[in-house]
Amino acid sequence: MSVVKVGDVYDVVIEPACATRVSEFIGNGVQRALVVHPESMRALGERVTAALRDVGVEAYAASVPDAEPAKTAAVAADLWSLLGQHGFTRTDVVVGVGGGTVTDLAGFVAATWLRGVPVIQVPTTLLGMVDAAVGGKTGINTAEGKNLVGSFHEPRVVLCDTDVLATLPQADWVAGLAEVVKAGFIVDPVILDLVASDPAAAARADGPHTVELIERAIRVKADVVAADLRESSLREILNYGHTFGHAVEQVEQFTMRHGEAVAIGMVYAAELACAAGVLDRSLVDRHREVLTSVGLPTSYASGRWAELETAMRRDKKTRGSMLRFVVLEDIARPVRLEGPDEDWVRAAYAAISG
Ligand SMILES: NC(=O)c1ccc[n+]([C@@H]2O[C@H](COP(=O)([O-])OP(=O)(O)OC[C@H]3O[C@@H](n4cnc5c(N)ncnc54)[C@H](O)[C@@H]3O)[C@@H](O)[C@H]2O)c1
Ligand SMILES: O=C(O)C(=O)C[C@@H](O)[C@H](O)[C@H](O)COP(=O)(O)O
Ligand SMILES: [Zn+2]
Repeated sequence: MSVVKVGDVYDVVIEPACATRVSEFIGNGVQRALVVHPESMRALGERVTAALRDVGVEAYAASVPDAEPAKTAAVAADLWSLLGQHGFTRTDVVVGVGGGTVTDLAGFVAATWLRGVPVIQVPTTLLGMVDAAVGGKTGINTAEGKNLVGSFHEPRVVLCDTDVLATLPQADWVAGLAEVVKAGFIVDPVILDLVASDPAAAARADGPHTVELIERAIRVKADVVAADLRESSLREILNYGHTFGHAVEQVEQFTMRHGEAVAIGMVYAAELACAAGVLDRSLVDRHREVLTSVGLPTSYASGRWAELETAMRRDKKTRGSMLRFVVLEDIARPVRLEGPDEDWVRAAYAAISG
């Protein structure tokens, strides 16, 4: 078993078959559990529910819509109703079993029920394991944008059961690699070297470096989050590629995979940094090479610049009317670019639209 500590706040456990050992990690005094899962993970959701019942917990499984449609106020309201009907108290728990959409939703419902009950996260996608389930950011989307309603709510524990990755569709594996590569660009260049050494292997869940890539990316996230739980400063680096990426997701009405949008967003950020004169052109090319090598998109031609710009202004890093981006000066040297020149912002869009 490998454990990555998020400071002294909670552990991220990485181990085959750990999902159904949830009762070992649930904590004392829990009488009830709500196990939230998408339909695609019904079997695992029911096995987690059964494992909790085996130790005397009154456990209920709740199926939610697949992917981004799970992250809505209506779905959250249905889960609040279930918690109310079953009399959940502050010593009971919510368990999120699924990809990042489900862990974001389950965390948000736990954060808001009775103003906060514990959540245990059981991510079942690569992206969920290396990023979404770790760090305590929870939330849902609104018509106006991505993750606009949410809360910071740290999980009690994160259980990364690597066995479940065997059934993950290839496109979702590759989408998760975007956040792995992000961790490489912002903090840990060894990740980029591992991917570059054999991109075809990195693009497979059973590749030789899979466990190392997962552990390294989780460590990047855990260390950054532990240093800045509430995103007062340093944590913003985890948002690399997300200012433009979230805008693309919104313009695409949340039908594009988050990881794919973040890949495009990182190339946008690299082009922006280059236009601003802080990043060398060769490192912009490196973004395209690494991302393309594993099958991620690096361009986006929607012709909908005005909508993208409006969406970027709703990014949580924006202050007043000033757009703020995370960009790189070099690999593993992230910095803020505040109030960039309008010409640079448009030039970066032109560069990725081609
Ligand atoms: N809170 C955070 O810090 C944070 C960080 C990164 C991303 N996110 C959020 O995470 C979401 C994206 O997460 P995602 O990429 O995991 O997408 P997702 O939750 O939509 O899962 C992708 C697809 O895989 C299916 N699936 C999940 N596990 C499976 C398995 N083991 N086998 C077969 N199918 C499986 C799901 O049903 C879904 O269709 C976005 O909403 C994003 O905003 C949050
Ligand atoms: O944990 C963080 O902090 C991140 O920014 C990680 C991102 O990968 C993630 O997509 C996050 O949900 C984006 O946060 P938001 O604050 O821009 O909604
Ligand atoms: Zn992300």
